[in-house]
Order: sequence, then C-alpha cells, then structure tokens
Amino acid sequence: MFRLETPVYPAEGYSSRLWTRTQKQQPVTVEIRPHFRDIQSQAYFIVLTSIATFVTMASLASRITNPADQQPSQTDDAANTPVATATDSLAPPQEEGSNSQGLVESHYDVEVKLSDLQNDTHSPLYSVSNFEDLNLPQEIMNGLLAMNYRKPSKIQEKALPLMLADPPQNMIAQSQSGTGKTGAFVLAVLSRIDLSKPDQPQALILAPSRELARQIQGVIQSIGQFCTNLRVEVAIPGIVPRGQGIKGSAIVGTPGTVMDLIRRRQFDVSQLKLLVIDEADNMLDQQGLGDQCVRVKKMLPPNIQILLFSATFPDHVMTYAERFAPNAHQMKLRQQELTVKGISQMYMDCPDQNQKYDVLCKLYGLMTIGSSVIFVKTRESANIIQQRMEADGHKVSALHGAYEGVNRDALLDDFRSGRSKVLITTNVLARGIDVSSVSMVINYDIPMKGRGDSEPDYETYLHRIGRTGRFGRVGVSISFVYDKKSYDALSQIAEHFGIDLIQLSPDDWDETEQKVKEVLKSARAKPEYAPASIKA
Ligand SMILES: Nc1ncnc2c1ncn2[C@@H]1O[C@H](COP(=O)(O)OP(=O)(O)OP(=O)(O)O)[C@@H](O)[C@H]1O
Repeated sequence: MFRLETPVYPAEGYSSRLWTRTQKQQPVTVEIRPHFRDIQSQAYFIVLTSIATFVTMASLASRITNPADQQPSQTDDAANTPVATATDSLAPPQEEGSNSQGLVESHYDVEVKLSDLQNDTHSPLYSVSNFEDLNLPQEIMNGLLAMNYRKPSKIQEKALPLMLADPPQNMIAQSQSGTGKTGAFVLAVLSRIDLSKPDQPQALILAPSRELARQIQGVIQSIGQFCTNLRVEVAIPGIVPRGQGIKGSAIVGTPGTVMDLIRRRQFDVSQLKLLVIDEADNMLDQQGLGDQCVRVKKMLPPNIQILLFSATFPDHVMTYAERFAPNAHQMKLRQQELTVKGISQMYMDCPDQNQKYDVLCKLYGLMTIGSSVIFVKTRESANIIQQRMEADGHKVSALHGAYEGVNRDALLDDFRSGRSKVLITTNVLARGIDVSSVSMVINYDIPMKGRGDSEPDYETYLHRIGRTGRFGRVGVSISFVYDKKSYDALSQIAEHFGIDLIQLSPDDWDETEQKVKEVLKSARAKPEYAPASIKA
C-alpha cells in the first residue's frame, strides 16, 4: 500500500482520488490504490500491422514521473510573432557535449551507470542486443562508438529492424521521453540515404520547432560524422534565402517553412524516400500543425516511407496517425507506462498566486545544482518573471516564440553550454529539447488546454517534465499549485498517469531542500526510487 502526503486546499468542497481535501495546512495521508501499480507492471507492446504481437517489456514498480505539451495553430513554430500575451507551443535543441558517456554529469553529484540500466529488464533502456546485431554500415557504427552509444535502447532495438526491412513499411513508434527515439530514426535515415548524392534530398524530418529541427540536424551530423559526403540542412524560418534551393541528403525542417520551400520549388522532393515526423502526435493534431503536415505529405512521392515518433499518442491522434501512415508497424506504450522513473515528481502548495514568485526565488539555489527549465503559460509572464528575478539578483534567461530566430538559437546554445543555467520558457521548449544537465523542471503554471484552459494538458505535462531525467539520469519536477483549479488539474494529471506526487511545503525549506537533494544526489535512476517519506 502506498501513501501520499497531500497538501490541502483553502477552497472547499472538492476531492480527488489521489488527494483529499482536508483542513487548510493540515496534511492528510491518503492511501493510493495498488491498482495503478499493477497496471504499470504490464506494458509496452508492439503491434505489428496484421498480427498484434504483444511484448511485455516493463514492470514499472513505482511511479515517479512526468508529461507534456500542446500546440497552437497554423504558424511554423510560433516564432516571430511578438505578441506579449501569446502562449507558445513546443520545441528543443541540440546539446553540446552531452549524452551517452556513462552519463556522468559534470555539474553536480549525479552518476548513472548506463550499463546497469540497460541490463534492467524493466527499463525502457533495456535491450537484448548490441548495435552490432543491427547490421548497420561500419561508418555508422563508428559514429555510435564516437558518441559512446554502447547498446541500443529498447525503442532503438525494436524499431530499427522494422524500419529498415524491405520493402519499406511505415512505422508509428512511441517511447518515453529521453529514451533515444531521435537516435532510432536517425539511424534509419542514415541507413537509407545514398551518400553518393549529397545534394539530393532523400530524407525529410519534420519537427515542431526550430530548436528541435536544429537539434535533430546535430544528432544526424554526430552519428553520421564518419559518413563521407553527408550533408544535412535545416529548413527553418530565415535560413534558406529566397530563390535558392535547399541541398542536402537529409533535410530537417518545420512544416510551414518546408511547405513554402516546396511550393516555391526551392526544395526538390522527387527523390525523397523517407518522411519522419518527430513529436508526431502534436504535429498531426488538427489543433496544431496537422494541416501543414498533411499538405506537405500531399506534395511528396506517394510511396514514401513514413515514420512517426513521439512519447505520447493520445487516442484521438492515434486514429488519425494510422490514416496518415497506413499499414504501419506500431510500438505503443500503455498509459501507465508513460512516465520516466528517474524523474521524481513533486508539487508545491503555494499559499496564493502572488507567492508563487517568492517560492520560485527560494528554489533558485536548488535550481542551479544542475540546470533548470521553468515553464510558464505566456510569453508575457516569462518576460516579467525574468525581469523580476534579475532585479532580485538571480541569473536567469527567457526564451519564447516572440524572439527572433537567431536570438532563440543563441539563448539555447548558452543554456546547452551551461553559460546560463536557469531558463524560463513557454511550451515552445516543452518537447524534445535534450540538455542532459537539466536536473529540475518547474511547472510554474500547470499546463492547460481547451477553451478557457478548461482541462489539464496531460501530454504537455509529460513532455515538459521529460526535459530532465534523460536517458537514465535523475531529475526533479516541481509543479506549483495555488488554487482549486490548479490543484484539481494536477490531481487529474496524477491520476491520468498513475503518478505518486511528492508534496513540498513552502513553510519548511529544510525539508524541501532535503527531498530535492536526496533525488539529485542519488547514485542513479533506480526503478524503485522514491523518497522514504512516501514509501509503503
Ligand atoms: N543507445 C544510446 N546510448 C547512450 N545514449 C543514448 C543512446 N540513445 C540516445 N542516447 C542519448 O540519450 C539522450 C536522449 O535521447 P533522445 O533525445 O533521442 O530521446 P527522445 O526519446 O527522442 O526524447 P524526447 O521524447 O524528449 O524527444 C540523448 O542525449 C542521446 O544522445
């Protein structure tokens, strides 16, 4: 039996399955039904198109994890629209000096032995094979070696043979955040392209933001560093001059820009063999970039192989994805398996909205143990919080869709390199960003969606917190609640994913510090990790 210490709310008359209302400031112990754990201990299954083959892969002994993001409409990635109150959607970049490498974080006291995790049958990083078994060309193997990728993760091991089989077949692949999906499709891209035609686009990768497109370009270049003549270009706003063709065997772009380039005949798609859509649920959602992706697809060769990747595929998008990528092999996760065990999910019960800022400032010391990302709802609040924190002597930067592309690139590069350690942002960076030093994610505003922000945005929550705990590392997420609405929303998110949330109190900073440090200084992301206070 598991227990959760809950906070409680000033507002009257509500209760949730995970948290129960009680008198203000009086924690109450709630029993969490074992049901969710049982469900979690199943999961991850592969559905092959004709025969549904279920492969039990993981038993998530404890839930200590994460979620996601959502998107606006029609525009490329919300860049260059300097609307102060606007919200942004997704995004991510390319990291310098991060990854693989025994997962030793230089900035703080965290060491994860990847080999242990990859031998744990319950881990999404587990695999039975080695890269040698995947019959990859030697130059790609050399690239993996240089990146210190010793063993494939589960998604890489399972998806790659299916993606590379001939005749090519479509693929819809889901795996938790930070488990190597990018590596998986990059290996497919590099294996499929003909390096003797470096200027001829053969693979197109679509991503929801310029940051993620740049990051993916970097991963292709890194894994493909020994592939002679490899040329990878990005198709993002402001990069390709008018009238000039985009040359490269692999093109990574945002859908709006790619669409424009094809229409203006700056992008020769005639020889494209492969279309990859990263963050595919968001990209295909008609509320987001779906329309643009459909238009792009219509302009591509009809027999192109389509690969769709994401950590989340809500049911309504999955139906659509199956139409977009017909007869696809599918690798799916069950709902209760979506969280990453290395992420300890906490929440702070703030006295009221105004005091959220004070709580944030008090957390600053913990945020700089590693690097941190603070997610807020609007560009305007990102700016305001940045200005206030700077005025109060803290070093923070802000990045959102109102900035010019080059500024966004520079801000993210600074964050990757550790020149800046605390980044305030909107959902534009919620998806895909891979910066291994990120040890803390703060949901200053709980992600909401729908008309009037009427419901929690489950996927965005998962993607946001997935900016930490990358590939077996540990991390902490802290979600701020301050009223009934935010409390209920987080409660629903916890229930949706079967998460045990850990409460932090703004009245006891010693305890808060101890709980956070206990996670960040732990030796590795143990599957069963949970602070003693919430253990059975
Ligand atoms: N086989 C591997 N061995 C070691 N490190 C790896 C391996 N595959 C990927 N990585 C590293 O793990 C980190 C996370 O990988 P990646 O960004 O591909 O995750 P993802 O599943 O695409 O995440 P997200 O859901 O956030 O998009 C990266 O730093 C990457 O370099």
